[in-house]
Amino acid sequence: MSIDYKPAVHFNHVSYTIGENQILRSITGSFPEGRITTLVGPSGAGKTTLLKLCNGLLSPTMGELYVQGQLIESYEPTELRRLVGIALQSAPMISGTVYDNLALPMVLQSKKFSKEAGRRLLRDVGLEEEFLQRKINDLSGGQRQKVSIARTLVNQPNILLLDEITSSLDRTSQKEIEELIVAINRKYGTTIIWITHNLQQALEIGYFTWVMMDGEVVETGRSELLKSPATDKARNFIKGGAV
Ligand SMILES: Nc1ncnc2c1ncn2[C@@H]1O[C@H](COP(=O)(O)OP(=O)(O)OP(=O)(O)O)[C@@H](O)[C@H]1O
Repeated sequence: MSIDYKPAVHFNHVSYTIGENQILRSITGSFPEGRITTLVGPSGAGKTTLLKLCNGLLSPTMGELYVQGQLIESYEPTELRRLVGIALQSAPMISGTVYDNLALPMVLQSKKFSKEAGRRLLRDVGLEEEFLQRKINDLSGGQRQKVSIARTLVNQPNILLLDEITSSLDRTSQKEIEELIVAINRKYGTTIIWITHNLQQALEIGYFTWVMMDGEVVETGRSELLKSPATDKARNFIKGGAV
C-alpha cells in the first residue's frame, strides 16, 4: 500500500495464536487515516480476529500494533475504546428505548447524555427524532443497525470498525447504511475499516482493500484490485465471488 498515507492503524509482523492454532500470521500493513478500507476474504480467514486486535478486544501474540502512531499497549483501555469504535452484524442492544441504548456508552463512563445529543446522533444516521423514545424491539433490522452505528458515534471515534454490518439487511437498507458510512467518513474524516462478504460493496465503497486468506494478507491496494487481482490466491477467491 502506498506510503503517501498516514496510517491510522499499523501492523508490524503481527501474529495471533490460540494454542497451536495460528489465526493470524505475521501481518504487516496499514489502514490509511481518513479512508475507507474494506477487508475481504473467505470465511475463517481471520478478518474478525484482525478487527478485534485494532480496538484491544484481543492482543497480538507477536509483533507490534500501532494506533495513530502509538503502540496500542500504551493506551488506557477507556481511551482506546473512545478512539476506536466497533459495530457488529448482530448489533447487540439492551432492552429499553433507543435513548437508553445511545446513552449507554456515556452511562458506562458515569457521564450525562442529553436528549438533544441523542436527537443529533439520530439525525446523523438519518433517523427521525421521534425514534429516541421508540422501543428497541420495535425497530426493523436496518433501523436497529442505524442505532448501533449512532451509538458508536457517541464517543466521536477517529477509527470505526465495522464487521458485516449489512449482511443481514435487505438491499434498500444495505444501500442506506452504505451511504451513511460514506457520509460519516466525509463529515468527520473517520477512518473506516469494514469487513464485508459483498465484493461489489467492497469495490464501490472502499478506497483500499485488504484480501485475506488463511491468516495472511494476500493482496492490498486500491479497491480496483478486486477487478484485476495481481496474485493467484486473490484471483481464485474473487472468481468465486464474481465482482
Ligand atoms: N476463540 C477462538 N478459539 C478458537 N479458534 C478461534 C477462535 N476465534 C476464532 N477462531 C478461529 O480463527 C479463524 C479465524 O476466525 P475469524 O472469525 O477471525 O475469521 P473471519 O475471516 O472473520 O471469518 P467469517 O468471515 O466467517 O466471520 C477461524 O478458523 C476460527 O475458527
